[in-house]
Order: sequence, then structure tokens, then C-alpha cells
Amino acid sequence: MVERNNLFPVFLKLEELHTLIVGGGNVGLEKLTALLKSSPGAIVTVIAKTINDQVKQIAAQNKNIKLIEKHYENSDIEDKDLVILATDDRILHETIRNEARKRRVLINVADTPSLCDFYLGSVVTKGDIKIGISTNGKSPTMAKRIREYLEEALPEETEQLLNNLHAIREKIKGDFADKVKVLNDITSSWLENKRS
Ligand SMILES: C[C@@]1(CC(=O)O)C2=NC(=C\c3[nH]c(c(CCC(=O)O)c3CC(=O)O)Cc3[nH]c(c(CC(=O)O)c3CCC(=O)O)/C=C3\N/C(=C\2)[C@@H](CCC(=O)O)[C@]3(C)CC(=O)O)/[C@H]1CCC(=O)O
Ligand SMILES: NC(=O)c1ccc[n+]([C@@H]2O[C@H](COP(=O)([O-])OP(=O)(O)OC[C@H]3O[C@@H](n4cnc5c(N)ncnc54)[C@H](O)[C@@H]3O)[C@@H](O)[C@H]2O)c1
Repeated sequence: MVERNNLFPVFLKLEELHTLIVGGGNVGLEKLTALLKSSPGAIVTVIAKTINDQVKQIAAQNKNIKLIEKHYENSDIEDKDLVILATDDRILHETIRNEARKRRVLINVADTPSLCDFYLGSVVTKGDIKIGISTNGKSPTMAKRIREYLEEALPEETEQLLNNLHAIREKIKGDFADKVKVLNDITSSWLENKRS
């Protein structure tokens, strides 16, 4: 049987959730940067024994990022919605992962697929359009290259098309079925060039 990706993608409102990153080194910085790239208003607490200067610089410019320089303790995940682990201590990662499971907090262990409840994806953003890419953990490099490909391939007018369609959607009167029909009719020609 052909293998397929069974992960379920969702788009989280990180400015309404509280994310904890444990670890403030290179990997912690990478994950913090990834969160902020998609969600500049994300509420994030970073806990680490030592926090590097780049993480400190980011936090200095963003009131929603809180830094705590200390050892991790289990009470740290108590009030969090999502947890990302990015320390250099594998045993600690397994311990926190078990604790998070008990409390039903979703956890990502950076670079350790077997311990993750969710993976971070590569993300293409064009205005209000966002595309998340996962390779099922097989090759983040491939995900990055697909992102770059899509960033170039999506035409500049995509944003304008979306805005026009949104405006039409707001204006259409009639019941739900009429609305769906009108929106489908307007957009039915969009893929014709690709199909022929
Ligand atoms: C997409 C992206 C999102 C993000 O993190 O923001 C992401 N990794 C990115 C880059 C990247 N990561 C690594 C390299 C080095 C080259 C290489 O190894 O390929 C590069 C490439 C680079 O940096 O150029 C190292 C690495 N990563 C993982 C392992 C462990 C393993 O595979 O076993 C190792 C080996 C560590 C070691 O050697 O010890 C694992 C994971 N990395 C994931 C996500 C999840 C799967 C996503 C999917 O389903 O595809 C997953 C499973 C869990 C997670 O971390 O969430 C981001 C691209 C953003 C962008 O630019 O668009
Ligand atoms: N840097 C990379 O690009 C990279 C690539 C592949 C794999 N890795 C692996 O990922 C891991 C992390 O890499 P890194 O470069 O971010 O390491 P790092 O040493 O820069 O950062 C580790 C962070 O974890 C924190 N930490 C450790 N134990 C802690 C505890 N008990 N409580 C709170 N904080 C604690 C440290 O204070 C530090 O902030 C390493 O095991 C490394 O081998 C790193």
C-alpha cells in the first residue's frame, strides 16, 4: 500500500493560547522564530537555564514573550495550552512529555518525531492565505523547498482574488444554497487553464 500522511492540519490562534517553549538555545530560537513568523502576537513563555542573546532580543521587542531563566519544573506546564521542548536533555524531554500526556497538554519535542503530538510545518503566507506543509516528518528540507516553490508559484493577484471573493460573499443575498451556487459559478473557470 502507498504510504500517506495521516496528520490532521489545524490553524491555531496563538494569540489566544499560551505556548511554553522549554529551552532557550539555537533550537528554542528556531521554534520561537517559527511561531512569530506566522503569529506575531503569539503569547509565549520561554523557560530555560540559560537563554541566548537572540531570544532575549526578540523578547525585548515583544511584550507577549516572557522569559524565565530557571530549571524546568512540572508546575510550568500547568497553565499552558501547547508545549514545545527544545533543550539538549533527552531524558528531560521524555519526562516532560509523560507529564504533558497526563495533563492532556499538546506537546512538540523539536526534532524528535516519536515524542511529538504535533509537528510544526513549513508555512506559505500570502495575505490572508496560509498553506501548511508537512512531509510526515520524512524530510523537513523537502517541506522547506516546497514552501519556497509555492511562495514563487502563487500569483501576486491571489490576494486580490481572495479580497474580491470575500466582498462578493458579503453581498450575496438569498439562502445558503444560493450563496454556495453563486460562489461556485464565479470560481468555476479558475482551474480551466490548468486542466486543458
Ligand atoms: C518544517 C519545519 C518547521 C519548523 O520547525 O519551523 C520543521 N523542520 C524544519 C527545518 C529543519 N529541521 C531540521 C533540518 C536539517 C535538515 C534535515 O534533517 O532535514 C531542517 C532544514 C533546515 O533548517 O534547512 C532538523 C530536523 N527536524 C526534525 C528532525 C528529527 C527527525 O527527522 O528524526 C531533524 C534532524 C535533527 C538531527 O539531525 O538531530 C524533525 C521535525 N522537523 C519538523 C519541522 C517536523 C516535521 C515536519 C514535516 O512533517 O515535514 C519534525 C518531525 C518535528 C518538529 O520539529 O516539529 C522547518 C522548515 C521550515 C521552513 O523553512 O519552511
Ligand atoms: N542547533 C541545531 O541546529 C541542532 C540541530 C540538530 C540537533 N540539535 C540538538 O538539539 C538539542 C538542542 O540544541 P541547541 O543548539 O538548541 O542547544 P543549546 O545548548 O543551545 O540549548 C539548550 C537549551 O536547553 C536549556 N536547558 C537544558 N536543560 C534544561 C532544564 N533542565 N531546564 C530548563 N532549560 C534547560 C539550556 O539552558 C539551553 O537554553 C541538542 O541536543 C542538539 O544536539 C541541534
